[in-house]
Amino acid sequence: MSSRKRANTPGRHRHAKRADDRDPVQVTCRLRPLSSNESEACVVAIDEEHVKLVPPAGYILRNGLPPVETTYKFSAVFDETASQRMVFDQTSLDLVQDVIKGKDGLLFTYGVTGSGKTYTMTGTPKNQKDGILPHTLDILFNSLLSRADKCIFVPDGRNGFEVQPEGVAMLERARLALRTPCSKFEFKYRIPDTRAVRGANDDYVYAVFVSYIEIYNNVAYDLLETTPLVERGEKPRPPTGKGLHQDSKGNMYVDKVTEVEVSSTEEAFEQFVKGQERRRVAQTMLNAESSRSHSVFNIRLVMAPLDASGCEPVRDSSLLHVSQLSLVDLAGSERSKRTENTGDRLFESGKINQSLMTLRQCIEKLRENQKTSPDRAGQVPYRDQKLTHLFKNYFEGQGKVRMIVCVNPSVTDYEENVFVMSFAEQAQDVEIVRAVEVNFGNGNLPVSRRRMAQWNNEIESALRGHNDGFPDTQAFSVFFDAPPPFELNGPGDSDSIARLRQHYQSTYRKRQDYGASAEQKVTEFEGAFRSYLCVADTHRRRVEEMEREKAEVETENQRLAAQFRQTKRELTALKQRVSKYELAEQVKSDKEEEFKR
Ligand SMILES: Nc1ncnc2c1ncn2[C@@H]1O[C@H](COP(=O)(O)OP(=O)(O)OP(=O)(O)O)[C@@H](O)[C@H]1O
Repeated sequence: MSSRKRANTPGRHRHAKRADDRDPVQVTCRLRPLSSNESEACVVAIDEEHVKLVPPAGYILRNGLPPVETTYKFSAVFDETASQRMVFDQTSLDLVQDVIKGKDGLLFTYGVTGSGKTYTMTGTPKNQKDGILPHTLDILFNSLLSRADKCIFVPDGRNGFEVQPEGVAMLERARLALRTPCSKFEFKYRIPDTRAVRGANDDYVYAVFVSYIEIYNNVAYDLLETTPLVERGEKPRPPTGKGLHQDSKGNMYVDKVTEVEVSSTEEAFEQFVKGQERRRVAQTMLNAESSRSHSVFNIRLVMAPLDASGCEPVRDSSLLHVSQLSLVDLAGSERSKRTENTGDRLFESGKINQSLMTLRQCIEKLRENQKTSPDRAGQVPYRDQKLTHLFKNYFEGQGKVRMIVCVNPSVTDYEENVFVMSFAEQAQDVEIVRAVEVNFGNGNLPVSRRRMAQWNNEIESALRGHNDGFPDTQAFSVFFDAPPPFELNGPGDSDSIARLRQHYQSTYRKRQDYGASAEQKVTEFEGAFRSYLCVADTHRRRVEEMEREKAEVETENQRLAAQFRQTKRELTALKQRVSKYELAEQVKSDKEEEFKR
């Protein structure tokens, strides 16, 4: 029997009663497959929520004792077989819906260098392995019902947006149209996610802005800054650091950061690729390494209500609503002892560890503060590092905070993984105030302004005579002849009286006939309309039924997939036991043979 004891997850019992308006930081754990030169694993997924950290054979703690096996519980555990889409669906899909509904969200990947953080966040779109970012962009753009023309909204430099006059916006659009489109190599073989989520308001128009920031050695850099690094043969200039500021609502932002308006996944990803390129160039100049910096890709959604015409956004910046989703790829947490870093690399490691350490301290303080009364709460050291300072709003404000702990299960990462897991574990105890539903309101109209405007247009064009269903006044004249002149030649002019009587009697009959046929038509129309409504209602019910069935099938599928994975794990464990017994059996029979001889 194994001499290792199995310890319970530390801290799981610590959950105090949760306030109704708060949600914990949701932490999920993803294991990447071992690479070809790695054979032994120290992290094993037990089921959908538990993961086990097994110390490598012979590993001894500083106190001279062997460490114990530890089981950790997370919101979800994805083993090596989990697909990119599965990870996205369970960790980020609702964040996209939230941002469309006007709520903020923060998602970060955390783990040791080479544990799969970038693979999870970005993936490799050209190999159809889209990570969270391309899926997020696809679904966001598929779900926005109506988008504002470009250049109507512009960043005001103070973390807000302004509305530009249409003339200026038009000039800007013309200037943009002249721009040479970038090559879309990354997207050449990509299969986009065609799904959409509900939540976009029909009475609003939307504009999407992206920014891309790198935090390296505790300095923030703008990766989308347009100033060319090399201008007409000039010596390349190193990137300049940016300060952090607080806006009028108390939100932190990077000063004068470039925010680019994008209208498709391709355009947004083009900016991401540009940022990556700039990151590489900047890193060469700063003598840095990509995994040594934190990167923050921000997606901001600007929403403006439509004016009374139902066609144009109101030109009033005070009525704009802005929501934000930050996707953060943290630098790898690593101990310099293992990497044998020296010089610049050692300095970087120190800075990374400091920022991740401050993140840990913030989480620790937040947990402590939650347990004490507000007047005794200690100060959370956000300001100590740019990374935590920038995240302050997410922890102090409203919205969701998510963390994906990426793990390379190889035994070589055991020691780091102990730190990673314990930090991830603590993070789950922090609770964030749930974002309240944003009241978009549409002035008490039973339908959206846009729909109302469409109806008005249809009715107007019908009344103009463009629609056969709406006869105009001229059309009525064909039913009635012009009356004879109303003139009598004298008291005995019985002919004229007879003509007039005949005319009005015939008009009266025609009117009665027309009324009867109109009534008949109305009855027929009502009948047809009722049966149309009936059919539409039947279809609607059928669609609802099918949606219910689809949801049930999906749930069942997920259950079966989970069962399948569990069975697979059990089978692997059984196979390992069988081969162990076979080996023992073989050794025994070899010994017997030897003994006999
Ligand atoms: N779930 C996975 N399935 C297949 N390959 C993976 C998976 N996760 C990571 N990899 C591969 O492992 C390697 C390291 O992954 P990645 O670069 O994402 O690590 P990282 O944590 O971002 O590293 P760094 O901290 O250095 O940036 C890459 O080649 C990546 O393609």
